[in-house]
Amino acid sequence: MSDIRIRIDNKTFALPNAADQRHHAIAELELVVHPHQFVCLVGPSGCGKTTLLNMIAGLDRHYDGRIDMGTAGKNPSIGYVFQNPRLLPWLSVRQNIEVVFQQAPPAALIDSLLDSMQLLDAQHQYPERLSLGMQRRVAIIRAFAIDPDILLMDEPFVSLDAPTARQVRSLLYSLWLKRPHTVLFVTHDLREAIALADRLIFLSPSPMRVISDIEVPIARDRRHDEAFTESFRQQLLQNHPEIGGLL
Ligand SMILES: Nc1ncnc2c1ncn2[C@@H]1O[C@H](COP(=O)(O)OP(=O)(O)OP(=O)(O)O)[C@@H](O)[C@H]1O
Repeated sequence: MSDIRIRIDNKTFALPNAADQRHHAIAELELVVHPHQFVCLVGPSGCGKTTLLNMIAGLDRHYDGRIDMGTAGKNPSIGYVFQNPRLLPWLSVRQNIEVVFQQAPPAALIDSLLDSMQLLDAQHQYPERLSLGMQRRVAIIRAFAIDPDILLMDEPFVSLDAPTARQVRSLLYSLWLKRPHTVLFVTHDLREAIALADRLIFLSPSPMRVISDIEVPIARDRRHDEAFTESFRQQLLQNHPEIGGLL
């Protein structure tokens, strides 16, 4: 697997009540993502982040540009964690994970992922019995389980209360350290982005383009330390006034 290279020249949407006009969603956006990098995409609401993830996932092919997934022509495998966990209500936690496998599900891997996300005891429960935080953890396991070439995460912790979001974030980060994957993670929350990312990509309002591309130099074993992440956040806002207005 080599770098993922994204170049979107132009992405538009038809406007619902004006057939002759189009919403200009993305323009001249360029991004290179290195293998096993954790990249957070940060931008204002409605700027086009979900649109971009859908294009990378191959769910939307109506654009001018090119996305090279770095898999040398082979179809990339993609894990996608949506804002809504999208669990199947008639399947248990474990079955919701097993369902992504076309052949016999790897029991040892599923046990290990359930354990990492602290869900072993809940594996036979049904989604209606789970808290939203638990449902989000199942969705994360399901995405990791297929060992994807790229993991797309679209605000997976939105609408969780702060302590639950912190807990799930920390479990995700530990899991990713054990099983490094290339991740594109969308968030509005700069603190969350700093706690997770190797790199922060700040995006403009539509037509969306990259405004700043910033490495996060905080050591991995310091990410849980809010004094470190908060001090980096303050420094970032001071040194990059262009991002202040986006958050
Ligand atoms: N299928 C569609 N048809 C028409 N317009 C669309 C469609 N999908 C998205 N848009 C528009 O494109 C823009 C970008 O939407 P998108 O959902 O990608 O933004 P976002 O940055 O993910 O927003 P949020 O952070 O609020 O989730 C918005 O103005 C949205 O209304």
